[in-house]
Amino acid sequence: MGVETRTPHSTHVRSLVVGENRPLTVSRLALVGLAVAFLGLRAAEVTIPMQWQAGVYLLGMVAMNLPHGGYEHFSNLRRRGIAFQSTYLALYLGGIGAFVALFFLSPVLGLAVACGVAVAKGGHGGLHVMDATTGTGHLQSRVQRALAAAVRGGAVMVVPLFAFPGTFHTFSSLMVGIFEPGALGPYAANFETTRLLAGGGYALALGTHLGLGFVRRDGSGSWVADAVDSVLLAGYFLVVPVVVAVGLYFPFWYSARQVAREVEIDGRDSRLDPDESDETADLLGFLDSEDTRVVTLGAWGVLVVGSVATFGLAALLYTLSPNPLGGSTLLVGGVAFWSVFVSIIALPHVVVGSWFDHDGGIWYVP
Ligand SMILES: CC1=C(/C=C/C(C)=C/C=C/C(C)=C/C=O)C(C)(C)CCC1
Repeated sequence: MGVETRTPHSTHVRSLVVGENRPLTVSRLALVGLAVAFLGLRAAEVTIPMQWQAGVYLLGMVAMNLPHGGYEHFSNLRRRGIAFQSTYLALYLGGIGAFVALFFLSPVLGLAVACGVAVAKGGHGGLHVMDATTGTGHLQSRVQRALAAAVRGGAVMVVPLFAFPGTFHTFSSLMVGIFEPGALGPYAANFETTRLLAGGGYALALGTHLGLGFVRRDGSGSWVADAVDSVLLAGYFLVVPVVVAVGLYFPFWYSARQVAREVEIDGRDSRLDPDESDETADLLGFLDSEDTRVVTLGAWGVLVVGSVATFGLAALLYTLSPNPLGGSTLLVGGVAFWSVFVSIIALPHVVVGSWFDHDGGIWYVP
């Protein structure tokens, strides 16, 4: 079935190389640089201790990725009216509550959903970035768009499951062990089969996606940009050790690319046009003040409230969990705990912040 596709509005092949949209170029260079550096380390037979890898993950995911997640909601909720803002917040908190309950009731299912959230966020987030930046003229059906999202998102979890099975299994056990130590045990026997099926399935999906896109390319350069990014993502997760790879992917690829999307839609964001808002009451109305001090301090206040709420939720989960660090050290157990927590807050990020919010959403493209 055909769907509306967006045509690019700049010379995409040029932007691929010299970077008309700087954040887009920065994200590509960051991944290439990291992949080359880790290939070099591997050639020199240097291994990075897991404690260090865990430190890098926490730096990337807590200090760098989290503030961008907060900003995404902040920017999305501006000028949307109090009724919408309240519903959004209520659904968001409901989503968090439901996912916490799932982890307590069935930690293995919780782990599967957590991995699915990372795939959905990277995949669908990436698709919208493409819509806004390099274009998606070569994606001419819903199936192709779904495949594009699956390939981009799948790189984040499926490729590392194939490439780093030992680490993947260790951290999966730790994450499940936060709620029920040993609960992953019965599934261990099928791990190698799952790994091979997942790796083979991913390679097939990537090949099909690239092939279909090539056949339907529209001369705009969008297929080239998509192919380069898809292969780059798969290669990055194939060579960079999974904990470092995931920890740096979210700030240096996901967040940087959402900035790239915003750069493209800047000034064309009809969602933020006060004349189109049918409601005057707005929880964030003070951000439209004429006084720049009110705007600056108001923005700071919103981010502080968001930060306190987020870390408060993390502290609550830590307190409620029977085994918050999965029985491991502070840094390694911290990676497991943070991965569970960030997935819990990222589920409504995707479901409420994007899928419920058809007209706007965190990945808005006009
Ligand atoms: C299973 C597994 C992992 C899971 C990470 C997850 C599930 C991260 C989710 C991140 C999200 C949702 C970020 C949103 O901004 C690790 C720690 C990489 C180690 C390897 C095994």
